[in-house]
Amino acid sequence: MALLVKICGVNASDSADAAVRAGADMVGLVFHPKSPRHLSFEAARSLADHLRGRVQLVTLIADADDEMIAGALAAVRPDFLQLHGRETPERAAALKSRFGVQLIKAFPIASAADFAPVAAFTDIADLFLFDAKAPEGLRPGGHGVAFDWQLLKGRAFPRPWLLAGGLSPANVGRAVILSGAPGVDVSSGVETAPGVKDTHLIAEFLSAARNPKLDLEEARS
Ligand SMILES: O=C(O)c1ccccc1NCC(=O)[C@H](O)[C@H](O)COP(=O)(O)O
Repeated sequence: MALLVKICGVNASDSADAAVRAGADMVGLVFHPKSPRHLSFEAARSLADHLRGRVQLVTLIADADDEMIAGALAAVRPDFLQLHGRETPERAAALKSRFGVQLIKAFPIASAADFAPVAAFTDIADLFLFDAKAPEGLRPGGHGVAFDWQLLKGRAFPRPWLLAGGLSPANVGRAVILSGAPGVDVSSGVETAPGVKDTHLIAEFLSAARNPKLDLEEARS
């Protein structure tokens, strides 16, 4: 099966079009006031209408209240709601039941122990996303920080999953091979400045992700 690719934090129609042209499966729209990728409901509605039917849409929130979530869902009418904060299984289940939307649950990973909470989301989340832990005190994602991909090697999960955190056109091929990921997610690795996506980097990322290579020395070891 082709590698799933999600381009996250899209906030302009040129990068949205570049993601579709390059063959991305999903585009994420971020609702987090502290993020350089945060969208107003109005801007999100217009971007989502521009993209609808061309790619799967993801509304991303982190520990948001119901009012914010309802507004973000009404604006985007997404295929998935991504929970990128400290949402418990109970909170996730309540959101799924109230809003009737498929869920992506993000898990911050720094060591093998960080996979422990995943099992409790088996019947609630439709997709898992494994991201690096954010630097202390900062928003929970989009920092360009990677974790040790080898932590994923050989693990089986009851849901499809995406690898995230510090991916870029330069390292995504290696990350896919070392982690065995069925899908990848990127934000700052296809930007020239925080919140500024680059259409060429998006195309390069898709190409590198779908044609993964190791360098010669690594392939021999
Ligand atoms: O992107 C943000 O600004 C953001 C803000 C608040 C919560 C989550 C956020 N991003 C989550 C993502 O899905 C990113 O794509 C993921 O963390 C990877 O980011 P990066 O390392 O920059 O590729």
